[in-house]
Amino acid sequence: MQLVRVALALPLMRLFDYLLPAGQRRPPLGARVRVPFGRQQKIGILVDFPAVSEVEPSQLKQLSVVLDQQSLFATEMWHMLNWAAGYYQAPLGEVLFSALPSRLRRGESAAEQTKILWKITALGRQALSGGELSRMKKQQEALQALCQAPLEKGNNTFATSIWAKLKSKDWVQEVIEEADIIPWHQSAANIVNPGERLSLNKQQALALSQLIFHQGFAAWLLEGVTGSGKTEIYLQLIEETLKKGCQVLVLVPEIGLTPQTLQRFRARFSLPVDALHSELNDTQRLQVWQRARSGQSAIVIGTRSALFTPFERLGLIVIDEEHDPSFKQQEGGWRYHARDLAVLYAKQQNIPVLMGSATPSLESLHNVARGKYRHLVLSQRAGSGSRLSHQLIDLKGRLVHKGLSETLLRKMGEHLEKGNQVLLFLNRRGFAPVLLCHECGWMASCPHCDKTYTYYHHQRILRCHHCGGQHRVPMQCRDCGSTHLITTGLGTEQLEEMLSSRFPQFGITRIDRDTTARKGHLEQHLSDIRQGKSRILIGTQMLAKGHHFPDVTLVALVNVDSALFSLDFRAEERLAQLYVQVAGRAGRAGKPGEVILQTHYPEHPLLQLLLQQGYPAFARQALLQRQSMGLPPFSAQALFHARSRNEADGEKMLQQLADYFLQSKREKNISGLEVLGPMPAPLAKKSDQFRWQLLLQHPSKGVLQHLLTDFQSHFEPKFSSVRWSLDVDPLDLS
Ligand SMILES: Nc1ncnc2c1ncn2[C@@H]1O[C@H](COP(=O)(O)OP(=O)(O)OP(=O)(O)O)[C@@H](O)[C@H]1O
Ligand SMILES: [Zn+2]
Repeated sequence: MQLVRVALALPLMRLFDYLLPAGQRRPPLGARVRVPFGRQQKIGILVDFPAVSEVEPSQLKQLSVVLDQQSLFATEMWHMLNWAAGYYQAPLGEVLFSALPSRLRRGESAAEQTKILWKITALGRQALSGGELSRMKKQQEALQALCQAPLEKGNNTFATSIWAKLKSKDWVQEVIEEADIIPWHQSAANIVNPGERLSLNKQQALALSQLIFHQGFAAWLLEGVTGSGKTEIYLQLIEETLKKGCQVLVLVPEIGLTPQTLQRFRARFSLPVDALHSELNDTQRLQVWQRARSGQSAIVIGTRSALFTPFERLGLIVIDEEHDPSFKQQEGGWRYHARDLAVLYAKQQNIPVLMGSATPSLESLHNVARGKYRHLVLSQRAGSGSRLSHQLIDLKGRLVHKGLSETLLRKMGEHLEKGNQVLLFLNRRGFAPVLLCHECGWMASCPHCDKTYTYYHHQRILRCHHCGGQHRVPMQCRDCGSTHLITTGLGTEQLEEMLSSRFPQFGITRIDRDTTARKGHLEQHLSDIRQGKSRILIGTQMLAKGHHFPDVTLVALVNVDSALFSLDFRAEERLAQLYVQVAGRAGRAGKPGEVILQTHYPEHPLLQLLLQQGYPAFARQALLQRQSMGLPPFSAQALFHARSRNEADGEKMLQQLADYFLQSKREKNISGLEVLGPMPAPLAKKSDQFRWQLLLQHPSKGVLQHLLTDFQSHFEPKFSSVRWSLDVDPLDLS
C-alpha cells in the first residue's frame, strides 16, 4: 500500500502519515487531500511519499479523498515555502496553508468557476424610466447599477433579498458569463497608455538602462532620495517586462494608505492590474489568485502575503519601501520576511528583484557592501521637486504652546499665508498619553496591561492602545481621592484642537488610526488635502508614507525625543528613516520645502549627523557601530516569546530553554553563542498575559539555524499554561 505524508494546518512541527486507497492513482505533491483526524475530517497538503512510517501499519488510516489532480504550488513556490518552513522554524502545514486563499484552505475548488451575472431586462429598463421605483430605493439603485454593467451574482453590494424581489418581477435575469481566459499577452496590443510616461532624467535613465541591460537574476537596491522618481523607474522597468510577455509582482508596505500609487499603476498600463488589499472578500482573493495563475493578470500589487500569489509567468518582483518593517510578519506561527523570501524566490526563477527606498535598511546596505545586492543611486529629486532646508529647534527653556514653539507657530503662519500646506507629524494619537493626579502623581493605567491609558477628550474616555480596553474618565484620583486630575503629554487630538483655535481660518485634517477607522474616511481626508480644503495636516506614521501632496511646503516633527533614548538597538535606524520619509513630504512640486524638527536634545549625535550629512552618512556610521557591537546584520538573532496568565510560568519555561541552549553550547563547543534572558518583554504585561523573552545571537546564521533545528527535534517544553513562539531574524523586540 502506498504511504502518503500530509501537512495539516496545525501549530505542530510534525507531519501525518496516511494510506492511499488501493487502486488510486498517486496524486502530485502539493495537492490537497481530505483526511480523517480524530473524529473530524481535515484538509491537508500532500508533502511526501515516505517508504516507511513511524506509525504502526495497523494504526494507519486511509486518506478520504484527493481534492486536486494538480499541485496547487508551482515548483519554485514549493521550494521556497519548504525552505522557509525550515529557516523560520515553522510548521510546514501552517506555512503551506497560509500561502493559499482562505477558500482553498477550506477545501473549495481551485478551478475557475464560470460566473453568473445579473443583467437588467427590457422590463427592468421600462420600470426604471417609468418612475415606478421611487419608493423602492435599493431596487432602483440596483437597476441603475446594472445599466452601467452587469453584476456578479453573490459578489456585489446589494442584498440577496433585493435580487429576489427584482427577479420575481422579471426586471433582472441571470446570465452565465462566457469564459474568457485569454491571457493578456496574447491579446494586448498596447501596453501603456500614451501620454502617461515621463521622460527620465539622466540619473533615472542610467539606472533604468542598467536594469534593462542585465539578464536573469539580480537583486537591485534602488536608493533614491524622496521624490527622486523611483516609482517612474519601476513603471518603465515593468513596461519592459510586460513587453516580453511576463507578469509582474509589486510588493508595497500598506496598500490602503496610498491609493494614489495604485491609481498611478492603473493609469499607466492598459492591462489588468490586480490589487490584493484588506477590503477584498474571500471570493475576490481567490479570483486574483486564479487570474494571476492562469496568466490573466499582468500586474499584481499587494502587501507582504501577495508574495505567495502564483503566476503563470513571473518576470519581475518590485519591492517598494524595502526598509519597511511591515514586510516582516510579526505575529503567529511563521514570522517570515517577505523581502528576504522574495530575493530567494527571484533567484530560483532567475528573474530580477528591484527593491527601492529613500532610506534602505541597514541589512540591505550591508548586502550591497557584501556584493549580494547591486546598488543604484538617485541623489536628486526629479522633475520640479526642490532641495529641502532643515532646521532644528531647541525646545530647552523656550516658551512652548501645547508642544509647539513660537518659532514653529510663526513659520506655520508664514507658509499658510502664502497659500501653502503645512504638515505636522506626531506619532501619538488621542488627546494625551497620560492622565495623572496633580496631588499625588497617580496615573490612570490599564489594569490588563500595566501601561497608562490614553485620554480622549472629545469622547471623554480612557483607552488602552495595547489591548483596546476602555474606561470612563474617573472624577477622582484612585489613591488619594483628589479631584485635581490633569493630562500630560501631547497627542494628535489635542494638537488639532489647539491649532484650530490658533488658525481658525484654515481647514485642518487629522490622519491617524482614530480618524480613519471607518471605511472611506481615509480617502475623504486625502481628497480634502488634495483639493486644498484643508491646509494644516496633522498625522501619525500613516501620513508619513509615500504620499505626494504638491502644496506641502513645511513639514514639522513635533516630538520624536523618546526615540533618541530607546533601548531597542534599531530605534536610531527607525528614527532616521522616519525623519527622512516625513521630511520627504515637503517641497515635492516646484515650491521650496522646509523641515523643522523640535527637540530638547539638538546636540544629539544622531540628529546632528542626519541633518548635516543625510541618511547615507548616518547609515554608514550606524553599520560601523553595529559591526563593533556584533549586532545584526553582523550577527543572526532568534527570539523566543512566551506568554502566560501566571506571572512565573513564562519565565520558567524560557529558563528551561536557556539552560538547554547553554548546555548545547558547552557540549558542542559553540563559541560566540549568546543566550540573553529570560527577561521581561518591553511590554511586560498585555491583555492580562505576562510576556517574557529569550534572545539567541550568533555571528553565523548557519550555526544558529542548526541549533534551532536541533532544538525543535529534541526539546518539548512542558508548560501547558504557556504559549510560546519563535521569531527568526526578529525586527521587533517588543
Ligand atoms: N523624469 C521625470 N520628469 C519629471 N517629473 C518626474 C520624473 N520622474 C518623476 N517625476 C515626478 O516627481 C515626483 C516624484 O516621483 P516619484 O513618486 O516617482 O518619486 P519616488 O522616488 O517614488 O518618491 P517617494 O520615495 O518620496 O515616494 C512625481 O510627481 C513624479 O511625477
Ligand atoms: Zn490594556
